[in-house]
Amino acid sequence: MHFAELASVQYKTPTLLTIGKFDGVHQAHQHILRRLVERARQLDCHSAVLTFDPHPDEILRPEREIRYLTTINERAALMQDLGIDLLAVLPFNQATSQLSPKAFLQLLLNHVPVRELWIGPDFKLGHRGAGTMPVLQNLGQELGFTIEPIPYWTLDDEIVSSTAIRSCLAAGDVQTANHYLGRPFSLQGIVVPGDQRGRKIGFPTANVQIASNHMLPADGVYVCNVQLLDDRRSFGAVTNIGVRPTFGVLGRAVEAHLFDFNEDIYGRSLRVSFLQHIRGEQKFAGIEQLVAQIGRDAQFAREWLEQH
Ligand SMILES: Cc1cc2nc3c(=O)[nH]c(=O)nc-3n(C[C@H](O)[C@H](O)[C@H](O)COP(=O)(O)O)c2cc1C
Ligand SMILES: Nc1ncnc2c1ncn2[C@@H]1O[C@H](COP(=O)(O)OP(=O)(O)OP(=O)(O)O)[C@@H](O)[C@H]1O
Repeated sequence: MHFAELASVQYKTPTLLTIGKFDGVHQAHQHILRRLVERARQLDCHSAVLTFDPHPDEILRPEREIRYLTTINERAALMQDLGIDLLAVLPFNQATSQLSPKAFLQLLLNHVPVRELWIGPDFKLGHRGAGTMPVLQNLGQELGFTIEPIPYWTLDDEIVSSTAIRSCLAAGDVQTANHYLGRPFSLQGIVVPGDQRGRKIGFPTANVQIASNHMLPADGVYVCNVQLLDDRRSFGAVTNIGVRPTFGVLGRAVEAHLFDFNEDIYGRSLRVSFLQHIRGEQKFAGIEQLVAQIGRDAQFAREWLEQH
């Protein structure tokens, strides 16, 4: 797959293209992208996605403090796995947010020879969302491509969206989030030093550094799978997300206790995949009570992993 900023793309092959944020590359996205790839192959065209980074809400609705489900690199890897030929990224900023629908499409056509533009339900393009479906259809005729409307895609009668997945995660409901994503929600980051308290209490944890604008599941304890990204080994784990109120309120941390593992992994990259919520984070009266509860959490997680 070719993955680059739109400005540096000079595509020659006729292309079927869809535009969107695609944060999460969830099941509805996957459904669209698979169909796009399939039809492109039938027509001897290439399949492409134009996406935005940063997310348009960072410019248009900064008060929402968007939390990403996926980094742009994760989105690229997922799209590559689906067979997409080109992922072009448009840096979303004040200038690009002001483009009229026509100027936006002309900019796109300068870099990619679009033959079909696939547009999802409610999709609007350009300054103040002026590029609605009828507007885009007229522009397509003028500029020489067709607009293909994408119908709503639902799962168990629910409309799958990035926003819905963020709400599930904020409520600690990783099961529904994972169902919508079509894979476990995961966080990737490097292991940074903690306060070395975990080792003393018998549950050493890998503290995983996550960008502050990345979505985290609700504070609490989860059954997880942890993969070391350099050597690809995987381990069962129990992970705490939170501010560790038992010790006074500290900064929010993501810390995973890996089962049957005892190695120094500071500086290594991990992917923590969230499989099951166990409980919310609690303030315990003392360390003894906390340690006893972590023991029960670990036991629960081991049994859950054995059964699934
Ligand atoms: C499975 C698990 C559950 C935890 N649950 C809580 C909790 O409910 N409340 C709390 O204050 N800390 C909780 N902790 C966090 C511990 O306080 C933390 O691991 C310990 O302070 C080590 O911190 P350090 O890595 O900064 O040394 C939990 C940790 C683990 C691994
Ligand atoms: N459930 C769905 N059914 C059909 N098309 C969808 C669905 N969800 C998203 N799309 C389409 O996929 C493309 C990219 O979606 P985008 O990431 O912008 O939307 P989203 O997942 O609904 O996110 P948000 O919740 O931020 O609106 C758009 O064309 C959008 O209309």
